[in-house]
Amino acid sequence: MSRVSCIADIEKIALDKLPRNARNYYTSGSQDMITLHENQDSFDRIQIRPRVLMDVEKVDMTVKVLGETAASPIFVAASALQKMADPIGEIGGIRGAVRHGVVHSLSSISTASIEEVGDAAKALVGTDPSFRDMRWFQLYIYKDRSKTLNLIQRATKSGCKAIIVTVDTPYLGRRLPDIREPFEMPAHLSLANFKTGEEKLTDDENTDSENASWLAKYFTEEIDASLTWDDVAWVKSQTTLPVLVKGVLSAEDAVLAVQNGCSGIIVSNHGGRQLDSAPSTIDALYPIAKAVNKRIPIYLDGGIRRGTDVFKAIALGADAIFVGRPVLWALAYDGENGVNVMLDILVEEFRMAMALAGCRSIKDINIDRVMKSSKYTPKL
Ligand SMILES: Cc1cc2nc3c(=O)[nH]c(=O)nc-3n(C[C@H](O)[C@H](O)[C@H](O)COP(=O)(O)O)c2cc1C
Ligand SMILES: CCCCCCC(=O)C(=O)O
Repeated sequence: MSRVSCIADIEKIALDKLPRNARNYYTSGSQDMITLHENQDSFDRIQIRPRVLMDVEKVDMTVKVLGETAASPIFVAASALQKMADPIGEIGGIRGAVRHGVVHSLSSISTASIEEVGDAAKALVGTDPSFRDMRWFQLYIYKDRSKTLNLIQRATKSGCKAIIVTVDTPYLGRRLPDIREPFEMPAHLSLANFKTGEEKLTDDENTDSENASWLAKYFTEEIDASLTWDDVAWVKSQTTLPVLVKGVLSAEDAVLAVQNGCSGIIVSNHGGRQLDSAPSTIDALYPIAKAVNKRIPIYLDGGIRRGTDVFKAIALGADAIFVGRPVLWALAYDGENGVNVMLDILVEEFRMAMALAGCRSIKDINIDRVMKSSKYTPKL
């Protein structure tokens, strides 16, 4: 296995190894991928203002998360169909997250089931005192509410600590690679949270998919596009777990999340896969943080590829961040070991960013530690 020293190294190897079908699905953003690119580019426009002589011999990266302590603020995002990257799929991600003492979120559309992922976490968690089982479940609200309720109940029963309702996907964004080259679900894989045959995995209409991918059709048929805050209230009424909403990009919606009793928000544009031309998440973050004013935790995902990105997100108001594609690249690079390597790199980069910026603990990272780079100031 080639040595890797940063997430970009892992990505490069992964892209060479992944079959075309999986690579298209994982890499794509919607339409012209403006938001996808902005997610990473926006981080480069922010500089870190270091303070010196701050005694950074010891750096404490721990963060409080819904009443528990995570070892670092670098969490694993929910992404679908992970066994297309490596046969271990979501099990590799949960094992990496447990070992690193951080939150793992599981997609509704996973290729390992809620129970399999739960069992993998439970088998590992007692084996080392630093390991943590912090599983959150990402919920898509199906038109069929009994299907949705079944997911909520199984996530609760298996020991998940929170439900994340994804609210930015009434329809699947237009991802041109999936339209141009129809996505094919590998025959040996299934949507593991649903009974065999319950989910339609082959597409009789693949041949006429000039205008919508099979994935998009699945979404249009199955997922409820009529959601409002009443449906978030319905999810809350069905579980005792904290409920977070994922896909918030405006201060107005963040305030509504507070008013509707959400336990947190995830500032996300779905990795640039939904509304193209939506703002990058790091640009959307600060106004949201000001409006929320610490009433509920704020998490962020989208474009995080370096420890310095994590630092910038926390400085601008995030309590922690999630990584999406880096988990997929890591699985393709080297399965479960790849996830461990990827998280090790990000944690070490973040520790170094904190130390070199003069921050001994997460609470030292604040808005005074970042500034806009003049090099990137747009000329209007
Ligand atoms: C291949 C892929 C599948 C995804 N599947 C889901 C999903 O099932 N549910 C969801 O809420 N978000 C999903 N996402 C979005 C991620 O949770 C996350 O918001 C995004 O990947 C973060 O951006 P990043 O990839 O730049 O880190 C997916 C993202 C990718 C790349
Ligand atoms: C099998 C149906 C489509 C899964 C879509 C998951 C997702 O959110 C994504 O961004 O892709």
